Amino acid sequence: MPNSMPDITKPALGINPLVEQARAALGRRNLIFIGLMGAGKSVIGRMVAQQLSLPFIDTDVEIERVSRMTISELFASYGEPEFRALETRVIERLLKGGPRVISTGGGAFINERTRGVIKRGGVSVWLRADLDILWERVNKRDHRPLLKTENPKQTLENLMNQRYPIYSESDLTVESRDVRKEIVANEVLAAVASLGEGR
Ligand SMILES: Nc1ncnc2c1ncn2[C@@H]1O[C@H](COP(=O)(O)OP(=O)(O)O)[C@@H](O)[C@H]1O
Ligand SMILES: O=C(O)C1=C[C@@H](OP(=O)(O)O)[C@@H](O)[C@H](O)C1
Ligand SMILES: [Mg+2]
Repeated sequence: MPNSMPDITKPALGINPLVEQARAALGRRNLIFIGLMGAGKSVIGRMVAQQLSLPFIDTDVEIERVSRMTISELFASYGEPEFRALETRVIERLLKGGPRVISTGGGAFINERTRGVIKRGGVSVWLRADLDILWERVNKRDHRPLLKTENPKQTLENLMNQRYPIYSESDLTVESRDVRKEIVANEVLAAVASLGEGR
């Protein structure tokens, strides 16, 4: 073989075998991130989409685009019920156009109708995190209307107590710990890849 020809029998440096396995296990299905505010749905979702070479959409960004308002403005002007109705419609539409990686807002899976749509629309992955980790991440920013309370850490804890039993209905769970984002993204790939085992 001439020197200039690459040896395709050897994997190139940097190729992650989990990517191929996860892609095969996912097939034509959407991958949907769920979990509480600060879990890393938006950040990790984008990284995983890039690795899987799938389009990425954050539902909050899409809601802001179609409404031409920020999430805070939507809550303030129309209230949470209207926001949830819009969220359901946006997620329903996005799931139909897949396969995609979709990061939802923390309340999406809690809404019964949206939860049904997500369950039917692809593979859901819950990014689970402990209170102190979530708090550390969310308290640096103030764009989350549900946390504009007297004691936002307590609010977050209340939401954890209400929501974790429901998030646990997801297809997959990955712990979003205090480690590099690449590690969490890789664990998501491994979890998706595990769906294909024994097929
Ligand atoms: N290991 C990690 N995994 C996920 N997010 C992390 C991690 N370390 C720091 N962060 C940060 O946490 C913040 C919250 O992430 P974000 O994706 O907005 O969460 P969500 O969409 O679930 O509310 C971001 O600023 C992100 O960079
Ligand atoms: O938990 C919630 O109900 C919400 C989470 C937010 O998204 P993130 O989870 O991406 O912060 C956003 O959708 C809105 O502020 C409501
Ligand atoms: Mg987000």
